[in-house]
Amino acid sequence: MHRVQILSGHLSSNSRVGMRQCSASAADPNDIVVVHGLRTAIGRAKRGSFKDTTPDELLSAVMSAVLKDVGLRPSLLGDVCVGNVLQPGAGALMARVAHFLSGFPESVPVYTVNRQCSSGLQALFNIAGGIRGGSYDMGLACGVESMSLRSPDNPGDLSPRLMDNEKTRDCIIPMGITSENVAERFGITREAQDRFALSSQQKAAMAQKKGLFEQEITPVTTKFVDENGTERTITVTKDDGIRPGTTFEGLAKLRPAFKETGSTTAGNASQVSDGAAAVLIGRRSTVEKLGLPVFGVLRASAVVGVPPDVMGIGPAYAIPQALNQAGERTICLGCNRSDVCSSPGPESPVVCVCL
Ligand SMILES: CC(=O)SCCNC(=O)CCNC(=O)[C@H](O)C(C)(C)COP(=O)(O)OP(=O)(O)OC[C@H]1O[C@@H](n2cnc3c(N)ncnc32)[C@H](O)[C@@H]1OP(=O)(O)O
Repeated sequence: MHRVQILSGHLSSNSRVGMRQCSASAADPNDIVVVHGLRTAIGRAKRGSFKDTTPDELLSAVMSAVLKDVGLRPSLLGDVCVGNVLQPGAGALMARVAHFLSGFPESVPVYTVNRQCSSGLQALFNIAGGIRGGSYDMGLACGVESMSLRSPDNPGDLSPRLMDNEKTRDCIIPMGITSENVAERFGITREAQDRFALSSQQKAAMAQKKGLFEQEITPVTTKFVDENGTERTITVTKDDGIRPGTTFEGLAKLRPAFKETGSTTAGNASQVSDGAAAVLIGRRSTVEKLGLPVFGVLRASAVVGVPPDVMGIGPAYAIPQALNQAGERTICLGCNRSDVCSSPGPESPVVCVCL
């Protein structure tokens, strides 16, 4: 109960900046604290709002908006790390271009990191590691992907022995088939997937209707070429993929997308998307000296390798490891309601999950 009280103290609502002020009493000046974070709306790849927007523009929109919201000069950043999977060429060019488009000085370094679907999260923990190691006090962690303008199709040059080894062969299985493998291996029925998809759509639609996403989405003004080939300027403020009219019956009618006898459909798969996000973090003592808000505290992180043919199960192994590292301390996975927080037992840390 005590830990739940500490947690709910982290979650009192306020303005957009620092809307969840962290008031944990056991504050350490070396805590790595989250100051502010923003994302673009999430666009539907190839057909959605950002189909004609380059990733450097998406990234620049969030990089500049986060610093502008809190009034921090970019020159005070010790490092910027950008998670990105589909990196053309030598990787970091897109991030450095975004960096200059945002008006950041050249003295602030930037680099990219690729840990597949968790690249943005890895960027956050890389920046936290730099602060913890004493290299700098403030840093910006970002993630960006344009699935519209980049292609995952070319795997590059790989060993001719690729197909001789079961594990290396599994590394080139398409994501949709890994979803089918997880469903088969863990007995997740089509009905269970459709029910989860329905509940996810309903929660997203409710949050959108209530304007809850407005706190985290920065509007992006960009070009959009319509079906007649006419270029228009649009300002994107809302996620494309939310379908408030979704019903269980409608989902049940959709055909499997990857395998004749499969259960993954366009309605229960994760959408192929375009978007970007940025999070400003820093050492608590510096953040407080600069008069910046404290949104939360980063306590622990963990990465765990899993078989490539069921790669989607990664979080089920990494989350318990992160909780073990955190021990008795609180981990908040991004929720703004204390009534969904639970204390699993006296030996476990409090986990606050965004439902
Ligand atoms: C950064 C990243 O994005 S990486 C992660 C990307 N995710 C993956 O790779 C996971 C695998 N997912 C996929 O490959 C794709 O989502 C696919 C192939 C399953 C489906 O892709 P798309 O065909 O583009 O899906 P799309 O959203 O356009 O839906 C197709 C149709 O399904 C139907 N449909 C989709 N969602 C619903 C729903 N909730 N209710 C009812 N019908 C629906 C609609 O008829 C829709 O057509 P419409 O948009 O014209 O109405």
